[in-house]
Amino acid sequence: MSWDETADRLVGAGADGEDQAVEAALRPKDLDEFIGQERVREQLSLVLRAARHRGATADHVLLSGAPGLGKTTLSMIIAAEMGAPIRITSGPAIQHAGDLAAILSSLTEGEVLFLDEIHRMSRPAEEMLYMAMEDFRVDVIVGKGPGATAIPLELPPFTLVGATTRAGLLPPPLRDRFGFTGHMEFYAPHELERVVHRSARLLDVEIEADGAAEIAGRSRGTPRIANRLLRRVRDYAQVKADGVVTREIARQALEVYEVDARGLDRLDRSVLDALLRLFGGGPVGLSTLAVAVGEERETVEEVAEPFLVREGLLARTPRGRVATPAAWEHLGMTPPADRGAGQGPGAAQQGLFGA
Ligand SMILES: Nc1ncnc2c1ncn2[C@@H]1O[C@H](COP(=O)(O)OP(=O)(O)OP(=O)(O)O)[C@@H](O)[C@H]1O
Repeated sequence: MSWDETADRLVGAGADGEDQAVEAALRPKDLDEFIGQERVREQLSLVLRAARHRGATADHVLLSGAPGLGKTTLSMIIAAEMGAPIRITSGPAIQHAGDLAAILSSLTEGEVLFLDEIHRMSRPAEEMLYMAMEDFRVDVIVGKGPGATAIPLELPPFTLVGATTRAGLLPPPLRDRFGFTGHMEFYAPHELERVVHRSARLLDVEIEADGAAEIAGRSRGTPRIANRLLRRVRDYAQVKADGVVTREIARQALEVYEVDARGLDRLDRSVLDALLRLFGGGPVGLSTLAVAVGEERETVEEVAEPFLVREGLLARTPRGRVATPAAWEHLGMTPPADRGAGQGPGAAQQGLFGA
């Protein structure tokens, strides 16, 4: 599977072209509409209310969490709650300090600057951001070599909202300059059911409670995936039935799209299948496993494994990848006898199987 195809996965948490258009329509517009993430929502609400009360610009906010959990949505809500405009950019788009200086110097007072994937900004830009965040000032370097001079430029107070999937990758001096850090968790099934119901209402799709539960259960804790599955199930319901999303229709549709009851897709299952059938449950090296499923090493490691690990279906151990008892059960297979007895290689020795 190429990276382009990877991005097309129905259960991938990245946004594709169609997603972006529909996502804009489905985004909650204020904190009350934003489902789940109670702690982040409550803390953020306090931060914003206090700033409004003081008539000040809100503190800089860092949002961390997996793709598709609502970081962009929250940044837009922050701007809306502060009655401020928002500018959206991303770390990879800012390769030179000059790129950042151009953006910062054009901000208006109180504006929210949303910097997605902030951990992927270049080092010189990052250093410029330190001063901008703390002192609302940047030094613009004019000229080159010994003749170069730094011209200080005052900035209007603004709120930086940084988003990252990997808070641990941020250098401490950058992390420390955020007045508030919110960690976004994966959503519980009942929260995703609410997301599905809300989106169905906005998309004018008739859905039964069981249908929403079925979609929520297969959405990997991620609203973006829930919304995408809902749209595919809606297509199926319209073409194959009377347009109403029932549990049965959701099941049939997601079977067509190869998303199983736990939210695993074809790639996830082929990784598990190879691990169990060809390697007796492991341990097996990542490269060998990737060759066995005909995928790039990175695809297996970065696309399939995080969810399999999170679901407790696969363990990454120093000796290689190992299937857990839940993996055998999920694929309806019985582990070899030595697994259960705790004498064989691999998982038994890793303590993954009970005696
Ligand atoms: N709490 C929520 N309630 C309702 N819908 C949500 C919620 N969080 C996210 N969504 C929906 O999920 C979609 C993806 O959200 P968003 O783009 O904000 O995620 P993200 O974390 O910024 O992802 P990425 O890091 O990939 O950019 C949006 O369409 C939004 O409507």
